[in-house]
Amino acid sequence: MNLTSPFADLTMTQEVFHSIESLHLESGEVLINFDLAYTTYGQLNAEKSNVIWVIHALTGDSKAAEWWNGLIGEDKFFDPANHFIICANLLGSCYGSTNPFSENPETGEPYYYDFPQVTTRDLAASLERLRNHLGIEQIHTLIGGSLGGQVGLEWAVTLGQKLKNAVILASTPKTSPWVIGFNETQRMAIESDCTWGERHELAGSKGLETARAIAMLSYRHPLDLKIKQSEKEEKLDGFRASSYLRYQGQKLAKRFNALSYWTLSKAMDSHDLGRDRGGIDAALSSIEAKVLAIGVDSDLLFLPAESQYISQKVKRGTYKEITSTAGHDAFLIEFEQLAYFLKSFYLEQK
Ligand SMILES: CC(=O)SCCNC(=O)CCNC(=O)[C@H](O)C(C)(C)COP(=O)(O)OP(=O)(O)OC[C@H]1O[C@@H](n2cnc3c(N)ncnc32)[C@H](O)[C@@H]1OP(=O)(O)O
Ligand SMILES: N[C@@H](CCO)C(=O)O
Repeated sequence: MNLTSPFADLTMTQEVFHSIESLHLESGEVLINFDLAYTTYGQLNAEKSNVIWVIHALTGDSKAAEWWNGLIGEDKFFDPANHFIICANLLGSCYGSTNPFSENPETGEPYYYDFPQVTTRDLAASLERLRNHLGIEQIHTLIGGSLGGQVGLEWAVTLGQKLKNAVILASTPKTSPWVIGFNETQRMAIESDCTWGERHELAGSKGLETARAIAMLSYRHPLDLKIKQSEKEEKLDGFRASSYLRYQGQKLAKRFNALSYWTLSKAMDSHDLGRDRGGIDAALSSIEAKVLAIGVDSDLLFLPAESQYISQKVKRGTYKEITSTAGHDAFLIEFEQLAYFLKSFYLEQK
């Protein structure tokens, strides 16, 4: 199906890949079949050497030219005139791929709370199915931030020589107890919603609002809130920081659901590139691709040292750091710095 994105005025293709082969998950559970919704921009060139594969973060979708509009689009760093850009909605997410509200083929009912646990390795395995389906033999660049970077690292390990470059932003080879702790507080908020346990898409949505508000504090930096949410007058209540967090919670609850959030935050928690591979150093050093790891100086969630570590342990790694007051989410915001880092990374290879 060919569509024109109203946002970026780009021609894009949106498809759903239906895998009829079952996916054996790390948990031991099996997805008998699954769907992955994906979006492409641009055309594969004759040499099939221009594939840019984007992996979205926790609540993103496959329309990468919308949420990464400063990096992908006409005259942007990744221009569909030159690149074949693809992004698939991650398994478990609610933007077209198989998720807790999809039909469980064993029962004929939605999975709801029986949706299996998926890991970043499982998510990478599902993307590998899509790559095979599309006949893509070589990925020029795999790029993803946060959860997308975790899945990207997993996939980079198994892609071997089929991957030339991996760009991993604000991410980590193994989720820290700090991140797991943040995710747990968010799931506690969801659990405390009295509708959690009900079997409909709004179940846990008030809890999800609180979860997003908590998460926002981890995605921003105190200085960012100080700059943007300081009061202009003296007051006792009704603070801007409060309405900002409430607003952000409501904004997410309108476009996401608590079950997908639960599923993907659990995938983030269990991320360990070194599991069954002799540890993270061994796993990182097995990556054949050149790796550009990008940290954010103000990231309080995935610390810049974690990105730096990736660059030090892979065979061919480079580290760059975004300077920003935006915190973790800077990888979704600081386009000029990203484009500059990418340009120098590719130039170094010439
Ligand atoms: C279908 C889909 O949308 S899916 C894909 C889209 N999302 C993704 O891919 C996930 C990744 N993206 C993100 O996480 C975010 O969009 C980011 C990080 C890139 C940017 O976040 P934003 O929320 O736009 O930025 P920021 O933190 O500055 O908040 C601005 C919003 O808060 C509102 N706001 C700011 N201060 C206040 C306040 N004191 N009180 C209430 N609202 C406030 C602004 O009006 C603005 O609202 P808007 O989003 O309706 O325009
Ligand atoms: N802000 C990101 C999560 C942090 O990587 C998202 O909503 O996907």
